Amino acid sequence: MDTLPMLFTTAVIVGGLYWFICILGSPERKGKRAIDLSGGSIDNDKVQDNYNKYWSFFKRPKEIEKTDNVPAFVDTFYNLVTDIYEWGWGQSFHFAPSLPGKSYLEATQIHEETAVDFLNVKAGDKILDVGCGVGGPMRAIASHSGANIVGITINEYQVERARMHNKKAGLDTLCEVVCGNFLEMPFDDNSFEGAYAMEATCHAPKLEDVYTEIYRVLKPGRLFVSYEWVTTEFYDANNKDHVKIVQEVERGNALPGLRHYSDISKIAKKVGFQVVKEKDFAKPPAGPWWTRLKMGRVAYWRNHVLVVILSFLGIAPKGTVDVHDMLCVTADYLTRGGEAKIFTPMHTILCRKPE
Ligand SMILES: C=C(CC[C@@H](C)[C@H]1CC[C@H]2C3=CC[C@H]4[C@H](C)[C@@H](O)CC[C@]4(C)[C@H]3CC[C@]12C)C(C)C
Ligand SMILES: C[S@@+](CC[C@H](N)C(=O)[O-])C[C@H]1O[C@@H](n2cnc3c(N)ncnc32)[C@H](O)[C@@H]1O
Repeated sequence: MDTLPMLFTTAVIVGGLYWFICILGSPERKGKRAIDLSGGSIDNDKVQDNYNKYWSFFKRPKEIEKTDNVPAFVDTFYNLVTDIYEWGWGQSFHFAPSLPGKSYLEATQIHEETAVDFLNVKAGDKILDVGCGVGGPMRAIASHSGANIVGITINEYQVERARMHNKKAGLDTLCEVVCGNFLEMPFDDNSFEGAYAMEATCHAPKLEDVYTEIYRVLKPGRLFVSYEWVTTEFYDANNKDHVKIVQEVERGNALPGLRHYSDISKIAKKVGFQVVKEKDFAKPPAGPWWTRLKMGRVAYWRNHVLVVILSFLGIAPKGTVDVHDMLCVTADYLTRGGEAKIFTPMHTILCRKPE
């Protein structure tokens, strides 16, 4: 081949690859690019083993039920998925009701601000973020309220990411992140003016254990709000399709077992909280939360191709394709759960610790 056509062909291929990887595969919000996908705190050569280990938990359900094993299993899960979440979803690892005329990112921010508005927070108050991820909600809430937010997550890699984002956003004076287990929090009794948990306490093997801890660290008279993942009144434990959907939602999201919506307030009361309000934000007039997952189908295919190429080239760790495939399946079952109305990720409970 002549030099000129060869140079032209090479330029087209390189340009095409650059466009496919860096432009088409760009993150929802600044943060992660496809070429930076990693296994969190896990060494690249151990990602595949850890994925197999994660999956094997579900072959031994008795092991998941052992409370002591759950935080480590959840930690492994977040090492595997955190970069893919940030790349394909953004810095807030939760759902939001879709709102007419608002983008998904705007709706997400509104859902976050709604939570803190429930808490009657004022600037300077110290607020706890239970299971803070990489801190998307914490930053939105700190900017919205002027409160000081302390987030806790079990995953060291998320702590690193959250601190980096806080600094970059100029919010590191208001937002602090601690690595720890929300079942045994390293905080003093009666030390927070408010607390919120966004789609995080669903990872607790026993909800009462995490609610007891939140109750302990909250000041008397103060409020706690949580967005809970639960099955709804339409879930039928004798319906095979329902059971399958719930099982797949649990497997793809590191859940030790979904709870029924009616258990939440009973548990809150049992640990001493007064229940101020309970509401499922997925119910009308709210638009369906799962449309964002459905809209992503073409993007999933593109992401799949991208992940296969990056793994093949040794840029993404071996095992990334399996993790990504697991998430594609999860997205499908979450959508089915939403459409069948048997599952909601936004059953909201607002509680007060009595004076
Ligand atoms: C609260 C939890 C997480 C909720 C959501 C943030 C995530 C649940 C399923 C995830 C995703 C599914 C499909 C992925 C897609 C295949 C990939 O290409 C890009 C990322 C996804 C869209 C990913 C993003 C995050 C979720 C929507 C649980 C864990 C309690
Ligand atoms: C789905 S993410 C939600 C993150 C964040 N609330 C958001 O909306 O972006 C769940 C979070 O709970 C944290 N988590 C789960 N189990 C935990 C535990 N036992 N202790 C501390 N954090 C935990 C995870 O590490 C993760 O950060």
